[in-house]
Amino acid sequence: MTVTKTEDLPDLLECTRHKLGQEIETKHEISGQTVKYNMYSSTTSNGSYSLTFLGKKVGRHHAVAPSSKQLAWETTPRSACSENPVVPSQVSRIPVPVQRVEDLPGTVPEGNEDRPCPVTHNTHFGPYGENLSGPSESQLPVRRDVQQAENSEKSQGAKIYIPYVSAELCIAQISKDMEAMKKRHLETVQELEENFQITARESQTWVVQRVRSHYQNKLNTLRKFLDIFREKVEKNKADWERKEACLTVQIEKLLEEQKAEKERSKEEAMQWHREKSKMLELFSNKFDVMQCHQASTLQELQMARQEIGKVQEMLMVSSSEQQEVAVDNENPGNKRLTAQQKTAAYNDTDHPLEGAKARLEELKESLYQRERELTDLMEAERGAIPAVPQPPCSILLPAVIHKSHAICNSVAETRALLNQMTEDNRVALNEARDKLSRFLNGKGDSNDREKGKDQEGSSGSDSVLSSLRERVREYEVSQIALNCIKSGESPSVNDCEITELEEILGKGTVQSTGGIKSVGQQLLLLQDQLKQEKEEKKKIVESYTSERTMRKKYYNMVEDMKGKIRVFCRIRPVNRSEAVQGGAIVVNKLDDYSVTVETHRGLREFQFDKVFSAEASQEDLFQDTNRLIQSVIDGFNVCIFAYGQTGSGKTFTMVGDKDQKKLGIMPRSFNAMFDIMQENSSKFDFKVSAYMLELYNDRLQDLFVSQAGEAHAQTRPNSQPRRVEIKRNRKGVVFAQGAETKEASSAQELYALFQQACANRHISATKMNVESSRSHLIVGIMVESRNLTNGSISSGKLSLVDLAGSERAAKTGAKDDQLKEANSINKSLSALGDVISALSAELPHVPYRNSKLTQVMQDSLGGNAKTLMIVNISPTEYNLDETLTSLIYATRVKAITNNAQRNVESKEIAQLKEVIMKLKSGQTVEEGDI
Ligand SMILES: Nc1ncnc2c1ncn2[C@@H]1O[C@H](COP(=O)(O)OP(=O)(O)OP(=O)(O)O)[C@@H](O)[C@H]1O
Repeated sequence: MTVTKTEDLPDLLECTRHKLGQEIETKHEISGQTVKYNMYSSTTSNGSYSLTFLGKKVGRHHAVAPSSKQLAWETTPRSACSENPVVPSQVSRIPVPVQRVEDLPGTVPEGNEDRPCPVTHNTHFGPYGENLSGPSESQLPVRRDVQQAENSEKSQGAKIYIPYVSAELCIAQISKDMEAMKKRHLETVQELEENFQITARESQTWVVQRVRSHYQNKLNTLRKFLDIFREKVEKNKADWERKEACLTVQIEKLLEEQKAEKERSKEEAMQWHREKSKMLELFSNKFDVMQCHQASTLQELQMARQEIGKVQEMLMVSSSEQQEVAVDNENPGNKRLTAQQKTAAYNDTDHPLEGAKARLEELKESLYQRERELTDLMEAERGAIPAVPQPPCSILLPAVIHKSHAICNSVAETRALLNQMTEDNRVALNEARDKLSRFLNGKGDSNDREKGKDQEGSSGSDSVLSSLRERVREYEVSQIALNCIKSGESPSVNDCEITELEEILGKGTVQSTGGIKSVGQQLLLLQDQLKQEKEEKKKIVESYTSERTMRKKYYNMVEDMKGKIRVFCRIRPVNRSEAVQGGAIVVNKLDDYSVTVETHRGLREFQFDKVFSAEASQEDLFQDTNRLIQSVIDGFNVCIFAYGQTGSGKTFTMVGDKDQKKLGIMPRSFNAMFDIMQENSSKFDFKVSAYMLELYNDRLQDLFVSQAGEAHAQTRPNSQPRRVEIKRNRKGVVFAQGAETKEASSAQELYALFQQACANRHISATKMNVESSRSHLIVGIMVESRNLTNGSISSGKLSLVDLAGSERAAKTGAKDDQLKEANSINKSLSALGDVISALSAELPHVPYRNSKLTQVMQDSLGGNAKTLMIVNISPTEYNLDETLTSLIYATRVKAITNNAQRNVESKEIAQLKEVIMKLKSGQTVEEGDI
């Protein structure tokens, strides 16, 4: 028999009269513990029965005579029970009121047939063992007597027996008392509970207030910090800007100076070239004249030679005749006439000889004259041709020297060649110097010897001297240049060269103070200065950029906290067709948060939550997206969508490349989601389901159902065309009614479903993209997580949207069906643009209903979701207009504020919802379900 309530105890006692030996259980109402009572017969020798509960013998009844109806209870004295003491909590469950036997009607003295029960206690025990024997009306009058009975019991050591009738009355009384006691207990308990609830509520409110004020204080402090930081940043920014402006002015000045210097050098070099060509012209003219002179001189010389030959012949003839005359003088007779004739002839021949001699002398003189003329002419030419201005060594720009030096250092052959050149030059220089010194010595001697010699001779030797000096100088300059190249140092000039340089470069251009004398050094100095300034500027720019980056980061964080839509910008690499067209790159990533576009009107800068350059990997992008996946598990609605013109990389970003080697956000999200769920599997129970749709030609299609399957299903009689419609629940969360939802228990399973869906998507080639998406892809993943500790259920939804790209038919070459698709895409995107504009301008009416796309995205744009937009852009000039449009839209999206709330329900609400669902579906609800 099981007794669950205290009020059942009298019944129990009644029952025990008949059902001795049974085990009885009772449950304490408050603690809920169960206590066992054993009622069994201990002996039959005298026909009595014991009453035992809590394993303790607490009473005995006697069956005096089987025929007799009188059964008497005998309770075990408390002292006997205490051998094995009962713990209060156990005692509490059995309030045993016992009355004095004498006071009960029908008490029979010891020895009587009806043996009364000995009464040892007059105590009630409360739920916690306390003495609850309050002022029971039935008991109060007997207290004194009980005392007396106890005393007499003590004195007699005899047991008192209660006749059954009295026991029955006693039991009735007990039950009454117990009733009253129970009532009191319940009241106390209720009171306690109420007190407890009030205290708990108060303490909870107090704690909440404390926590709130604590965080409010913290927030205020943080705000103050932020303000201070902002002020600091502003101040720093202003400082840096001022410094930057100063430096820019300085740099500009230096650049101008450098430019002017370069111009002057250029001018000088040009002047030098002009002079040189003029000189060359003059020289060649004079050379021509000299050649003519020389030719005529040679002619005359030939003539003179011929004449000398004639004279010599004549001389030969005259000498032979003289010999004949001498022979004739030895034979005088017939030789007189002949002698006379010969003398005459001799006399005749003597005259021409002298003439010839004179002629010879004449020729000689003329030759000398010619030679002198020629020499004079040559000397005059040499003197008249001004020395071609040698480029001053300082004009050898340090940069050239450094470059040559670097080449020499790195190329061994060049080094060897340079050494060879230096050696050759050194030998040539020594020779030239020797020649010069020899000439100078010789000239000194001849000057000593031929002092007062004529001016002509002196001027000739001067010109030779100057040419020798010039040669020496040439070799010296070469030597300096070669040494400079070897050492890598800049050439320097001496004082006299400074004046020379100043003549060339203009007064004041060459400084001679402070040891700075060469233009090269000056240039070097300027370059060093410029380098320093540049480095300083770089540092300033770097620190300014980092400050700006930090500022933007914190700004974005604040915006994020406000619930603003986050926008990432991704620049795609230049593709093959753009490279073939040679399109210039006009889009550049300025820093992690800014992108610049070179428009026809100048440079435009756009700010986003993050900017990814063409080099950024899929992993880089996902790193910053990962956080949102945790939010889905936590019970938020999250939407990630890619926006941009056709071929800008939306599908690449969301889905990945064709070979699925560079996975996009979608497959990565699946993995991340299941990874997080795996980590939390001990605390939560997760359920993942998904639907995948495409919006093609303004019609929503379930991608889990292939077109062929759909067509086949519709051939069946009475088949209804499947319609997917966009609905919103009470919380404003969008769901696709009519779309098949499939459950997935792993990332692989979900990915397989995704691939199955992608296979059904509309894709075709256009001029802009070989795999152009002709529809918007919408993937919805619902995650339900049940908290195993408190039973609460949170449900998050991840919407992944790969929009089709806006396109111009002229560029994509779309015709027929493709043109229709393009029109539908552009129409839906234009509706999306209208929604974005309305939301960013905070207009009272937002035209969500204008397109199915905007309906699908209603909760993601200005609704209950955390939203991330990735704007994909092309980097080249060819797509400049589309890029600008995309960036302007993305900037507007950044201004939209969402109101994301966690979708969580307590265990009870979840249970009730389940019941409602069951009822709705016609299932039976059991009592245990509620
Ligand atoms: N960041 C990137 N790195 C490497 N390749 C890229 C990148 N972005 C895009 N691509 C390549 O550019 C081509 C076009 O990209 P994608 O198909 O993703 O463009 P889309 O914006 O989805 O175009 P549509 O709107 O026409 O579908 C693809 O071959 C893709 O692999």
